[in-house]
Amino acid sequence: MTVLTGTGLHKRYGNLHVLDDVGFTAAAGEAIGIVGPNGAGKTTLLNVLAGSVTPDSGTVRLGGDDVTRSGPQIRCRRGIGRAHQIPRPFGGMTVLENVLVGATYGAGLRGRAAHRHGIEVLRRCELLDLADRRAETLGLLHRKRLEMARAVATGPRVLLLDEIGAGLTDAEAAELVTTIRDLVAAGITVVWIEHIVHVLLQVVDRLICMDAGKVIADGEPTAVLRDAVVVDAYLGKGR
Ligand SMILES: Nc1ncnc2c1ncn2[C@@H]1O[C@H](COP(=O)(O)OP(=O)(O)OP(=O)(O)O)[C@@H](O)[C@H]1O
Repeated sequence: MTVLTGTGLHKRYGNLHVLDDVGFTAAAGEAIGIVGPNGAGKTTLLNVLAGSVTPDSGTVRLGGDDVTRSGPQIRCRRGIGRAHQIPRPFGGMTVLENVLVGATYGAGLRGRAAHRHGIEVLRRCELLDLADRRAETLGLLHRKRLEMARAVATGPRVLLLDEIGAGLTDAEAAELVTTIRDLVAAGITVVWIEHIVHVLLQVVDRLICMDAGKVIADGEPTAVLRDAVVVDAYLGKGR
């Protein structure tokens, strides 16, 4: 069953054709990686799927409904969660309070139900021990975890992750892999932009490669990485 679809997506900034007839589908429970050189249009695609950028043309469908003109808050309530590349927690709030924002405004929970849900999300995202810590005191790994936990707290069908591994050590990224795998196993569809390909490959069952606003490959990860067009555009001819 398809949960999220983008069809014929175009986005221009001035003369720059950032999305050039991009098509995208995600089936329920899939884990999809998106790779490509800097400036390929990956984050713009995520923005268009999440609703923070409106495409010039094309449609986005969530579970069959056209959400192209719906803003990010509406899409969030309807099941698209998003973790940004640079985590921006509410610094003066505790870790639990941050997650409760997602539970309240995204999942529509109140009172004890929101609290119970928030605790469960912190457990799944391995932040329970830090529930009462002020978010501004967290190190990068825990900030990344909190960025993801806030999105998970909204109760997403689809979780969009933008370079969640960036800036982490290999050991830290490996810890995140375990958490993301658990989310996929729990039935959440994950769409993950990441430059650290070996980390991505531990989670995803499909890989999309973008270059200059176009999808240049989409399929089984090892096949995509061997594709001559992908090697040329992204991995370098020397490999
Ligand atoms: N709001 C904007 N206004 C003008 N240009 C933009 C805007 N957003 C993105 N761009 C440009 O569009 C191109 C694609 O950007 P995007 O962030 O989608 O690429 P990316 O593949 O995610 O790159 P990276 O891997 O470096 O994050 C870049 O050249 C970027 O400078």
